[in-house]
Amino acid sequence: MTFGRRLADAFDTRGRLCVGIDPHPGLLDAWGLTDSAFGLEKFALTAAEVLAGTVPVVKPQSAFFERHGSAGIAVLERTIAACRELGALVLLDVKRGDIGSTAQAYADAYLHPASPLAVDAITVSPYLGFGSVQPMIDTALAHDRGVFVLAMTSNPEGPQFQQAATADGRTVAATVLDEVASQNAGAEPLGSVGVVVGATVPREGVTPSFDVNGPILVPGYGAQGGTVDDMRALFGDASPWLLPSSSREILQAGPDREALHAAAVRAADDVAGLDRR
Ligand SMILES: O=C(O)c1cc(=O)[nH]c(=O)n1[C@@H]1O[C@H](COP(=O)(O)O)[C@@H](O)[C@H]1O
Repeated sequence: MTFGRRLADAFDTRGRLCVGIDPHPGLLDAWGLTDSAFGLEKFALTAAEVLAGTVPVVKPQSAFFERHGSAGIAVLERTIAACRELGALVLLDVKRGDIGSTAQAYADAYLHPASPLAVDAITVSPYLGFGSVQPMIDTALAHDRGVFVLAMTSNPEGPQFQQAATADGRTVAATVLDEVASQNAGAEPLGSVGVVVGATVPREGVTPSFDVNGPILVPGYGAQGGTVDDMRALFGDASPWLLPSSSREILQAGPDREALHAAAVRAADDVAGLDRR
């Protein structure tokens, strides 16, 4: 079954919230844990156990595992397994992008079923040119997995390049959105190639078409200040498949399991009000 269809099913049964597992050193400390592979494991597996049975998508942030070296990657493997065991789709946030031949190696690492780090989907960066991410898209589709392509990121520096005009007059971000729409053309109920558009992106200027027939991951919701009203204003009715994502805002409710669960339920209820179709 395609990633797009699996995601649509997950929306039906679990709603539309993505929770990020971002084990920041400050959060480890707030949870009474050491900034070590041991603390990381306790944090990530607790978050997985509490959240992955409830939300449709869990998004571990690879960087916070990588900073603990090979022991951290081992924890990432166990976290991915735990989330999948509990029925969540795993979107690994690695933002990969490189020349095509190297992009294929990243695809093998994260999107080939034989890899120990295989996940349901990854984030990819098209800023070496959209064609450079094609090996990751092709590998994902060949194995019923997905990719989320960065289009308009939530950080304040994003517009400098992403909103710049290209030779044909479209912005760089609009070009990315159009390319993704072509990849998803004709797919039902939606394509397996998503985009990333931050809840915090400025709305002034020309708003591109978000009609990509694929999921739109919306980080920046929660700790970075983005709200459901911001999403309504940005996307209107154009996009049915919004997947708002929140990490710190929810994780800071731990380590108490009930409080952590309650924080996720609050956020899920908040985003449930967004129009579906
Ligand atoms: O791809 C992402 O998820 C992402 C894209 C983006 O534009 N902005 C953004 O914040 N993210 C990631 O989403 C997470 C946001 O975390 P919080 O701000 O704690 O909710 C981090 O892991 C970021 O790396």
